[in-house]
Amino acid sequence: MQRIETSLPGVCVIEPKVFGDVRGYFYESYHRERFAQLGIGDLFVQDNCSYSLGGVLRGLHYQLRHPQAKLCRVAQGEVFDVAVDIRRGSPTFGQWTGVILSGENKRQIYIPSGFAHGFAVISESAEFVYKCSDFYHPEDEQGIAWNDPQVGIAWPLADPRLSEKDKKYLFLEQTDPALLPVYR
Ligand SMILES: Cc1cn([C@H]2C[C@H](O)[C@@H](COP(=O)(O)OP(=O)(O)O[C@H]3O[C@@H](C)C(=O)[C@@H](O)[C@H]3O)O2)c(=O)[nH]c1=O
Repeated sequence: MQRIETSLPGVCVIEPKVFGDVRGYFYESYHRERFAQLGIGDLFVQDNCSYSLGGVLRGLHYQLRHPQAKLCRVAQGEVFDVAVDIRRGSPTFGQWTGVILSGENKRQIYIPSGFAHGFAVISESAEFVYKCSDFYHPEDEQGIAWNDPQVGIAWPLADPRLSEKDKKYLFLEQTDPALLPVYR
């Protein structure tokens, strides 16, 4: 298992050790000690799974008062997964990083709290599974628009299918600063 850094300090990719044999394959998708050795020491309290059709984009989401670090992977299919640094005062404020996660590459992305997260499905469908370091608090849900030109994410989809909620989020610079996390 190895940790690969991204352009955003704190956001990293974990590449598992995959054991293949005539039956198929095996890998550890999470191991508390080994992940802690790679700098991911969060206590994860919730596991989520979403299934999406190709062309769907979910995001960009975060929780403000109940921030969630996330450890994400794709069980089936392929997505372009994105983290955006939205922490006020951060040296990398407004910057994004994107990685391909797929059932095939078995990569995981670790996104610390304070980042907005989203993904676009680039296969026919995708099953997306992730661990969160805090519980879901619907009243605390926040988001920024996926297509903020100043953030400039190079999404592989031009006209994605969005939830009604995700259509309403504002660009980062239009967002009330009080609704953005603070860099510590
Ligand atoms: C996220 C979440 C949703 N739900 C419910 C609320 C709603 O009825 C239904 C679908 O919710 P949403 O439309 O918010 O699901 P979705 O758009 O998939 O939201 C997720 O997007 C990705 C990008 C993230 O990073 C996650 O943290 C989460 O925000 O599931 C829960 O019960 N628990 C949860 O933890």
